[in-house]
Amino acid sequence: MVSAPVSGRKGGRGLVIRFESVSKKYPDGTVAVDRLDLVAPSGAITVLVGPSGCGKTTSLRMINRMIEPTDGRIWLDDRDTATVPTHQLRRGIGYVIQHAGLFPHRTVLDNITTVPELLGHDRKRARRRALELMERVGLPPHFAKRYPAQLSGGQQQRVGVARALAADPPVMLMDEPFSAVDPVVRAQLQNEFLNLQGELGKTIVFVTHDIDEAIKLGDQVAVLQVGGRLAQLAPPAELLSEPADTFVAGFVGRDRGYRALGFAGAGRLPVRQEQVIALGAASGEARDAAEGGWVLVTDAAQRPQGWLRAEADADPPPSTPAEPVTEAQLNLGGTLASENATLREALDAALSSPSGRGVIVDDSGRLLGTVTASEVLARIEQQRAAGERSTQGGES
Ligand SMILES: Nc1ncnc2c1ncn2[C@@H]1O[C@H](COP(=O)(O)OP(=O)(O)OP(=O)(O)O)[C@@H](O)[C@H]1O
Repeated sequence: MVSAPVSGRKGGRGLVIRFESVSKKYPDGTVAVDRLDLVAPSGAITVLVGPSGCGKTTSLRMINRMIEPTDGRIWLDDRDTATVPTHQLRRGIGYVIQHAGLFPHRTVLDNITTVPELLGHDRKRARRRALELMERVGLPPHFAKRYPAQLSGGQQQRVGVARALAADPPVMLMDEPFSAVDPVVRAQLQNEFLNLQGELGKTIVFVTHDIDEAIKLGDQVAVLQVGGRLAQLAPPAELLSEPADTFVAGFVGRDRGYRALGFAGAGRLPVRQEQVIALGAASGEARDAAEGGWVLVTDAAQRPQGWLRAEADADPPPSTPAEPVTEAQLNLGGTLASENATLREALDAALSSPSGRGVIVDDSGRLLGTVTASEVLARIEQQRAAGERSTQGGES
């Protein structure tokens, strides 16, 4: 199956990177990359993913010629990189690596201004821009005078990203930039990185061995196999729903069917009206409104606050009918799904709700109603049947 070409983000200012039958054989005979054809579109994130030793880093470093290909060409727009002097080539290519690779004896500010100063930019302007970039990547200005060793791993990675952006290159190469930090910081860095890229629209090639990171960040994902062969290049949703072969299916993981739901809009779910009571209302009212032992409690603006167990054997025990419902009595479990939710979010809302009823809210967080897991599953079945009908229709 041929994927629709991935287009760059609106306002993207990057260059197109094109691998044309590129191979790399190391002097000891190891074939790290084997006839790779790949286009990284302008303004988009292309993720290279695959098992250890499959040639991800080698492919990445051939773009800025830290490693020279043994065969094939790599183009930046219409320029063959082999014909561009390396210092000139690298001026337009930011590079971020694991552990940030900062200069240990330079302050954060000096680390960020290194490249612009090497390029002969005005020192004052470079420092002003460095402070701006620090703010963009979430570093307070007083960190400017610190040395890398005085920062946490996550903060060092932020400096690494700011440093790579300092010369405003149209292309960024990122080699496992978020791998050395704990999962919570990692998720934060990923989210901030996506926001930043939403504004900057660089052409990014991003290496990771983590398929979840690839799926979260990539506009398109290239799965490489050991021996440096491209197993599949596709947008994340397609990779999950239509892996090209058993290697890709295995690499993408067993729960890929469930994760693919994260890319499918739930459409207009059959949302049911839910009887609610307001926080502070009399407990007696809660018991009258409860369905299946649970009642949803909202604030005055109809924004859900939590579920109240309204049965006699509830824990904590119910108040007397006249006592008001308080926040302390609420079960806060259960995620909320928005009206534009994906099927995965809607299903998660239903499965995580103590009442079994997933709460759907509008853009301002006001209650629209609830759905059950079986209603979401029915929608999944409907969409699957519609997909099959359109595939059969398309083939006939
Ligand atoms: N300088 C070198 N000389 C010989 N072989 C090398 C050299 N550098 C890398 N290789 C080999 O080339 C293959 C690809 O290495 P590469 O670092 O590109 O893989 P990778 O996918 O980035 O791996 P990892 O996820 O473990 O970092 C591996 O088999 C590696 O051992």
